[in-house]
Formats: sequence, C-alpha cells, structure tokens
Amino acid sequence: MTAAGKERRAPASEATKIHSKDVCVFYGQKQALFNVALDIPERQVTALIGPSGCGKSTYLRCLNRMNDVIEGCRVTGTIALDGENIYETKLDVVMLRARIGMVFQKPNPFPKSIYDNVAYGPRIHGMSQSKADLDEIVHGSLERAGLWNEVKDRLDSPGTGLSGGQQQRLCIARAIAVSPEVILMDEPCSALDPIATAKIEELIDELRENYTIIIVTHSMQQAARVSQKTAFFHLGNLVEWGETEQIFTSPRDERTQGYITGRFG
Ligand SMILES: Nc1ncnc2c1ncn2[C@@H]1O[C@H](COP(=O)(O)OP(=O)(O)OP(=O)(O)O)[C@@H](O)[C@H]1O
Repeated sequence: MTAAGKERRAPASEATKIHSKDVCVFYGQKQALFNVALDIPERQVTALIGPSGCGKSTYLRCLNRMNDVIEGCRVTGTIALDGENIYETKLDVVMLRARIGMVFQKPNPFPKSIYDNVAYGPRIHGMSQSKADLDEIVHGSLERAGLWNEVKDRLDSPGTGLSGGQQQRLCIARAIAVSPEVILMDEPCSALDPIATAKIEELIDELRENYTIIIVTHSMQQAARVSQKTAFFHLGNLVEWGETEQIFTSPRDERTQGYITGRFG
C-alpha cells in the first residue's frame, strides 16, 4: 500500500477501543510486565515493537485472555473493551475471543477443508440459519481476506494444502468469519516470504477500515508500513507509545531511540 493510498482513507477514529492500565503479568514468581498503561484506538493498526523477551506477546495475549490457559500465569490491573472489564469473573471468555480474534505467527489451519476452516467459528457460534447463510459468510470472509479468487474452485480441498501465505490469509478469513471487532496478530508474517508478506500487509491496511488491529512485529519497517500507532516495550515496561511517525522520527525516550536506530535489539 502506498502512502498515497493511506491518505485516501477517511481520518482515523481516535475513540479508544481497548483501555489498559496498571497491567502486570507474572509467570509464577517472575514478573513479565510492569504497570502497562496503553489505549488502543478503534479501527487503527497499533504495532507492538521491542527487543525479544520484552513482553509484546504477553501483553497481546492479555487482550483476549489467552494467558488464562498458561499455567502459573497471573494478570493484574485493568483491561477494558468498550469500557467493559474483560477480566470480570462473569465474563464469557468464548464470546470475548469471538469479539477479539487472533492470528498466530505460524499459519495454523485446522486439518479440514478450506470451507470448513472458515465455517467452523460461525457453526459453533450458531451464526447461520441455513447452508446458504453459511456459504455467504464463508464467501464474504474469504473475499475480505483477499483469498476468494485463489480458492473458489477448491473449497473442499484441505486448508493445509495451501501455500504459507495463503494459509495465513485463510487464518485471517477464519478470524473474520465470526465478525470480531478486534484482531490480534502475533508476528503474522514471520513465517512468510516477502511476496506473501506484502500481501498480508496490504490486507492489514484494508482491514483497518472495519477492525481494530494490534500487531506484534520484529520488523520496524513493517511497523512503519502498516501501523498508525506504535508502542515500544523494553524489559516488561511500555516505554512510550504514540503516532507511528512520531515514534520513528522523534522518539522521546533514549531506549526507543536506541532500538529504532539498531543500537540494540
Ligand atoms: N509461558 C511462559 N512461562 C514463563 N515465562 C514466560 C512464558 N512466556 C513468556 N515468558 C517470559 O516473559 C517474558 C516476556 O516474553 P514475551 O514472549 O511476551 O516477549 P516478546 O517480546 O513477545 O518476545 P519475542 O519477541 O521473543 O517473541 C520473557 O522473559 C519470557 O521468557
């Protein structure tokens, strides 16, 4: 996507979709995040960057309570989606994960057909009344993930038979199929070649019209290309966050400066 393409889009909303404050995460005795306070704006792409082990994935997993499934992991502080505390004990975590979908580092299609990969979520959430409804959801999701034309004649073939980049777009279609509001992406291009990466980046730029996206990336070039906001983490602390352009051109903290200029990382 060119800079000119970005300029054609409507001005980004600055409404907060996810508010987090005082977020601490512990793995047993070890503290991995320290009092993180970050507001994620609606329908923008927020990139989480920082050196290996700084806590980017840990923070990302807090947002749809994926840390709940890690034994010994404890999260404290506040995380609110549209003003509602997602750590509320009565909250339905399955519903939360339908609202906040996730795409992982390594494409992980189910060992099922392309159609069934996308239809899986809508089926378990009872989102369709008929086969025609489901067909429409599958078609629409593959279309929005930029994959329809490549797979429309082989919907019954296994998802695992696609190329890596296609598999990742299938996983994005699967996430979109349950109509999430937020999509979390944990280094979604790290297993892909440059051409497949470019396609996913273009897709991310299109998806932000409808979804709030948070992406963990090791590539500063990628963060600069796809995101409007960037948050820099270091040793479990959120050092600074703001407009991507500002973070990359005039960071306030010398640790951010050091990282973006390649002095450490
Ligand atoms: N399941 C776990 N059990 C124990 N410690 C963990 C676990 N997951 C992460 N950690 C620790 O928490 C800290 C933050 O890790 P995290 O994976 O969130 O960092 P990251 O910035 O995403 O790293 P990377 O860029 O290498 O993926 C690290 O010290 C890591 O060793």
